[in-house]
Amino acid sequence: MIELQGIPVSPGVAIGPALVLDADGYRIPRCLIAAQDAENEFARLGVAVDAVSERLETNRLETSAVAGANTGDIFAAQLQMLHDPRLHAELSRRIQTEMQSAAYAVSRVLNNYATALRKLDNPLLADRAEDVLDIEKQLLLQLGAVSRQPLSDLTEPVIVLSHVLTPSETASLDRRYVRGFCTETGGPGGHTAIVAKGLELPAVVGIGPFLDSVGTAAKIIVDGDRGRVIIDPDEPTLEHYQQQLEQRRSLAVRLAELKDLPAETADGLRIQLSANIEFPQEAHACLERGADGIGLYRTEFLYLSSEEEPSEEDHYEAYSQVIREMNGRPVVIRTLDLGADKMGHRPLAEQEHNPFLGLRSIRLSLRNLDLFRPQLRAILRAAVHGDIRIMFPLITTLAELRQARMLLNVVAEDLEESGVPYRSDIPVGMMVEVPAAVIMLDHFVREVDFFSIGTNDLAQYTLAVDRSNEYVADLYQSCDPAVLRLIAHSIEVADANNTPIAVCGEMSSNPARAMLLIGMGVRNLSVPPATLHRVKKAIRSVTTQQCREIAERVMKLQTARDVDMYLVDRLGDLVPELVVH
Ligand SMILES: C=C(OP(=O)(O)O)C(=O)O
Repeated sequence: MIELQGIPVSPGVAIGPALVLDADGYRIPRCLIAAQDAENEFARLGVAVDAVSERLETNRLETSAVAGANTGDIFAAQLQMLHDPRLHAELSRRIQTEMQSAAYAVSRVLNNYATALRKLDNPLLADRAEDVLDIEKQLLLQLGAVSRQPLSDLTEPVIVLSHVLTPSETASLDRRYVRGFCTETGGPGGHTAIVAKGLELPAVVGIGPFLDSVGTAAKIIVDGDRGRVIIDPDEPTLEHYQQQLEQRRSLAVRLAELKDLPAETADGLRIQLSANIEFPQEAHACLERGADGIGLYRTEFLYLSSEEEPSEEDHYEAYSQVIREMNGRPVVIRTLDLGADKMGHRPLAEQEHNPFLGLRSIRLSLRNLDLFRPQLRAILRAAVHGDIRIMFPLITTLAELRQARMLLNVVAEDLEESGVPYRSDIPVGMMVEVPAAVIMLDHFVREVDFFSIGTNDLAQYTLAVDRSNEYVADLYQSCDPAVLRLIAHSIEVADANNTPIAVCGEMSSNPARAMLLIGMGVRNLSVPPATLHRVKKAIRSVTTQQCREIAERVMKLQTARDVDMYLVDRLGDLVPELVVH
């Protein structure tokens, strides 16, 4: 039995056989070879190395002739890596001693090299990591790894283990068979984590290199609450987790009984409890679980789930589906929040050194009107079917908000002129997720109809911590007092101006933090559908006064750790049923 610790990002427990993926999201045959085949296998690798070497040499010569020796040197460096004696020694050891197939050995060794280079905190060496992965791909191709099978042909339950999973790869996991996943990389606030929660897949990320310790046919336990991953558990551990699964099932059944009851505190304060969705198909589950509306529809996932750029009609169909499903309940559509973290290898994803500070979200939309305009048209058109509100993400300056609003007006005029049915009076709001916007909120408040606090990005930008980076995961805390002060200030400004303010970041999906937010004055929470019942249970178990006392106490604490410890204690006192043991 091997026990690993990572970052818990999506709650729940899953048990099943391992399925190890390579970097491309394909099934990598972790096949062990027979001892008598080891020599042949090693020889096969030699042939592959020669072929790749020849290709690199040709690239070097041709590129040097066209673009100069400096550019050609890129390939010279790759050649050097390919012929590195340490690389050969390691591959030989794996194939000839550990009896790994050449493809598997190549994939593991080169992925480990790339990870080590990325860790060195040196941009030049981090770029080298891409070269290493390039060599890996070329070798795998030569080794016939094209026969790797895509994930779509699963026929039995599995736990996916991978170096990395992008949000779109996560979204395409087959829910019928994938029970949970664990990755070597990834941080607590990444969008992969958000998609995992949306799909209700227990997940642990940022474990560090561990794929090598997974044997063929290993049994895996994923504990998405504690960030624990257990490889080949012993009997008592397996039994303990099987009991946990049972307890969770019965708690879920009990909580589901709250579905038709209002999200109301014990003293009768009604909280608007909505759901966050990424895909139109999720709307049905939100309704089934008694959501008061959709508080955040992350429309960028329309881009991530298809190879094609969505057309205006694609947008329109998706929004109309959600609106019809929600049957009169409010739906907040957030315009594209695309960024390098979400786009993966799509063409729009320019290489940026600091993607989280770069051309993303509303900035990207305002610079790509061919991308933005069809979305705005589709939202205005779909609005005739129900209660839609539009929300702009990552607003940092008033100029951006004004530009976005102006474009919305222009699009409305176009629709009017061409006689297309649309609604012009839809409320316009903005995400509050950049400290600059919080500081200027007294000005923003005059120009929007509502706010929604994105605690995920607000924590990232306040604390200068990349939310998807496992190396600084301990610093990424939405309950850091600095973040809490910004939230408190936002609520104060919104209340003083009678402007509705919601919280749609992950913070609100934690029952104890939801109690804190209510105590701070929030009356509108939006959470992943899977957490609706738990949050409603917390709301119905406490009084407004108890929430206020929690907030008063928390606002005096100095560290995120103190806040978390206090909140866990209070949850234990007030709603013990929700404490995970
Ligand atoms: C809800 C948020 O947006 P996202 O997680 O999609 O960036 C947030 O930042 O809190």
